[in-house]
Amino acid sequence: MGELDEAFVQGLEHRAKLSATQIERIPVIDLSALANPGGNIDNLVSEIGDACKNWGFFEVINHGVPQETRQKLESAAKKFFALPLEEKRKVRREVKTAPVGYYESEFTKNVRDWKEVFDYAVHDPMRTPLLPDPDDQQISEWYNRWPQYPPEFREACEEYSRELEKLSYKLMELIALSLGLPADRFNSFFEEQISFVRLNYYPPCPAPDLALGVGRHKDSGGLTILCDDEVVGLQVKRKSDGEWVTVKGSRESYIINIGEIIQVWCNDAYESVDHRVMLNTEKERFSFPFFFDPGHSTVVQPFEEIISEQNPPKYRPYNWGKFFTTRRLSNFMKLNVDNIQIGDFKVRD
Ligand SMILES: O=C(O)CCC(=O)C(=O)O
Ligand SMILES: [Fe+2]
Repeated sequence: MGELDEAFVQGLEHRAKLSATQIERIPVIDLSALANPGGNIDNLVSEIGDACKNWGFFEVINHGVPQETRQKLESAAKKFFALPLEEKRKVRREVKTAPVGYYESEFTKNVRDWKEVFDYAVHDPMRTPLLPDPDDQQISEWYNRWPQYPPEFREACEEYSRELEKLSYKLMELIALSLGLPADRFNSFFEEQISFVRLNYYPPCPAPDLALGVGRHKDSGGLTILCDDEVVGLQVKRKSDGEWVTVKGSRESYIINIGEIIQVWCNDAYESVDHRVMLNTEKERFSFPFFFDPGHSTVVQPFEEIISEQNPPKYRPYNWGKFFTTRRLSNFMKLNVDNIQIGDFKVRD
């Protein structure tokens, strides 16, 4: 990506401390009990509940996603990002006409990220509002844009998203149970899901003390399942003390984090946690988040079964599609306003 210009430089308080490379363990949850239908999953449900409450981040093992599916995606993604820029730009995202595809100039909170990405929808066409304006009713249908090279790319991506979608439903069921809700309580919101997979490529960076691969943020959707590689990078703002700690999965695990929609649905019983990506001067890094996001027409608000006189709703209802479109447009370019966030819908005392 060449030189590091000013657009990449993080404010002083947001830069990574490169000396803090010790890896912090997040809860590891073994999902093997799910492979045994009718078996007892009470322990699993309570472990998930504790991890969601205390960390908002956890690792899963024995998750049922074939290792080969992951390897195929890793190999295809590496081949794609190694292509010349002109080739990758043939499937470049465009602000008005194509929100999925390749992009090398994303902003998080108005600072440019040191990364390249390729996004694809889990189900296409993906239906989202065209414009953020609350009164505009136009809905766009977005189709995935597949590169010609490597030839196996599309199939590897589609197989990966099919498997990860299955895992997402399993995790959402466990989270619902952990909140005392019926296992299928979340499912209907995902019938017209706008889930997507992002392939992240972080090239080595000449100034990892100044820039980040992804600036601090919370994932705005339902749930994120992250596949990361050998190179460390992910940092999480630890809930217990607000410190930024470095987190790492393994080849056998996926890292899960709660998105802002679950936080609103459960009225802050579980919180979505800030995270960011630290860079280094020598090694490239890849990561593949799967964002499990409900349909655009979902009105997000605390569930009736959860709120009560003692636990009044902490958020006003908002339209997820409009939220998504507003955030999407803000990630394309530097703006003079802050990004939309669930805090904007918080009920003030
Ligand atoms: O690369 C990572 O480890 C995390 C990426 C991430 O947080 C994101 O793309 O939303
Ligand atoms: Fe994220």
